[in-house]
Amino acid sequence: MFEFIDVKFRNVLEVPKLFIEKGKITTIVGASGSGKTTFLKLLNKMISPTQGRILFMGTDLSQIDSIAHRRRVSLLSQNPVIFEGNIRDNLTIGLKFQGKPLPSDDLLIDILERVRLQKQLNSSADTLSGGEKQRLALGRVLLLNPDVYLLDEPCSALDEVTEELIIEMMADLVKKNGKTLVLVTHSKAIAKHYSDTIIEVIDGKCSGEVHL
Ligand SMILES: Nc1ncnc2c1ncn2[C@@H]1O[C@H](COP(=O)(O)OP(=O)(O)OP(=O)(O)O)[C@@H](O)[C@H]1O
Repeated sequence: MFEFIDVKFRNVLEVPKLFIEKGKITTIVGASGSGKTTFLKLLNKMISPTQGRILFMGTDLSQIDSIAHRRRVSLLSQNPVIFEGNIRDNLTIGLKFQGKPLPSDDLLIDILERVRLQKQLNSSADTLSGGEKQRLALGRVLLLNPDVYLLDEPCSALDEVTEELIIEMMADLVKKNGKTLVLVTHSKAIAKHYSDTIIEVIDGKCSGEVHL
C-alpha cells in the first residue's frame, strides 16, 4: 500500500526501502525521539520527504491531493485535541469538517462502546481523564472510517487491560473490514502479539522489518 524509496526527512528520519501492506497490522517501535511520529506524519502527508519518494497504491504521494489523502489515511496523534463541548460534539467534529452527514445517537453510542468509554453523549468532554480523552479521540477517528489508521501510541494513558481491549478491537477491524493499521507502541508485548510486521526505528533510521 505504501512504498518508501530512498526517503529522508531532514536529518530526522531515513528510510531507504520499505513496504507497508494493505489489510495488515504494522507496528512501529523504537526509543523516544527516534523518529516514529515523523514516520506516521510522512504517511498521511502532514510532512513530505526532503529526499526520495513515497508511493501510495503505486502513485507518488507528491501527486496526490493532501486533503483527499488524509480522508483515506487518518492520523490519531499522541496528544489529540479535545474541543470545548460535550462528547457528541467531540465525536462528530471530524465528520462536520468533512461535510458528512451526522450519525444517529445509536451509532455514536456503539462507537463509545467500541472504545470502552462509559459516558453519556451529552456529558462534558473537558472533565475526562487523559485515557478517556485518548479513547474519545479514537472514537472520532473510527467514525471517519478511513482505509488506513495511523495510531501514535493510542493507549499510552491506559491500563494494560483496557489497552488490550482497544488493540483487540482495532485488530478485529483490520481483519473483518480490510482496514490497514499502522501503530506506534512502546509495548513489545503488543507489538509481538498483534503485528503482521514490526518495524524498528533506531536513531532516525528505519531499515525494515525486525523480529522481536
Ligand atoms: N519538522 C521537524 N524538523 C526538525 N526536527 C524534527 C521535526 N520533527 C521532529 N523533529 C525531531 O526529530 C526527532 C524525532 O521526533 P519524533 O517525534 O518523530 O520522535 P518519536 O520517536 O515519535 O518520539 P516519542 O516516542 O518521544 O514520541 C526529535 O528529536 C524531534 O525533535
